[in-house]
Amino acid sequence: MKPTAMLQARKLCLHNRFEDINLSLNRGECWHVLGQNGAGKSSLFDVLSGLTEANVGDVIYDGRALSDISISERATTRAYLQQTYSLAFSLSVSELLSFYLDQSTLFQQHTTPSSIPDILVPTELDEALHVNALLDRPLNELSGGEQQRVHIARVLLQVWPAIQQGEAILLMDEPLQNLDIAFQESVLILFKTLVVMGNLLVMSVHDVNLSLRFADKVLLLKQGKCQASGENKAMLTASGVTELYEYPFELLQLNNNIEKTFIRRPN
Ligand SMILES: Nc1ncnc2c1ncn2[C@@H]1O[C@H](COP(=O)(O)OP(=O)(O)OP(=O)(O)O)[C@@H](O)[C@H]1O
Repeated sequence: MKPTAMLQARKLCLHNRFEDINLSLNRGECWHVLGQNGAGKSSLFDVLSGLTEANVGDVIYDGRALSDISISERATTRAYLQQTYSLAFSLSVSELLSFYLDQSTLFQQHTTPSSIPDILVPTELDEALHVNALLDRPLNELSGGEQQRVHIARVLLQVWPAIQQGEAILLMDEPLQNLDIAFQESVLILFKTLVVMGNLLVMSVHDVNLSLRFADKVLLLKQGKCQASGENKAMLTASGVTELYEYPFELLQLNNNIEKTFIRRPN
């Protein structure tokens, strides 16, 4: 039987960026990583994805050391959305996505008319990301939010067969950046759907109220150290997030305590 933990970090250190990070992330969980600018979130994502090697410690996927998993095998089960992505040359969205798709399973063929791109993003992705309408546009002519939706589609398509099996590890560094409020919500709902299928999703975010609503568990990263990690409700307290951001938060209870929201504590 497979071990429950899909992704583990043991005593991870990256010099001058973070230290002694220990994590055990299970399949079917949605983790949010929160912390100030420069806290080490992107550096941690780089190491968890295998892009950067830790100075100390191990990253373990499904009981296997990441260093023992080939790059090609990683690419089929682990998606990593980096905070920035730049292309040195011009590509259409469909050309970009075509590099990442599994031809046999991912895109349906479009036949006519010939001016329409010959690929389509699967409906469940397109409903959240509205990428099919952008397929014939040059990537570098899209708005920031449109590009971000394409990049979310790109990394999910890379591991789409694993996602269907509930076997994917989805690492998303600030996936909501540049998205308007409606797209932020539709992406978070899409992520929830993927998590319910058994996939593990780990994302960084700067909005504690979105974490209150959408995270199962959180990692609070403070100056490269784990301030706290665990269940959303236990971790996201006014004192916890005030300490994390050095900003005065108060937690309001709304609708007969059904909903909660953080506000700035009045003076
Ligand atoms: N390539 C690098 N080489 C050396 N130091 C780096 C490098 N990238 C980032 N840093 C430093 O490491 C620290 C952590 O940066 P990181 O990008 O991981 O923070 P972050 O939590 O993702 O911040 P943000 O919320 O601003 O995206 C910062 O002090 C940053 O200046």
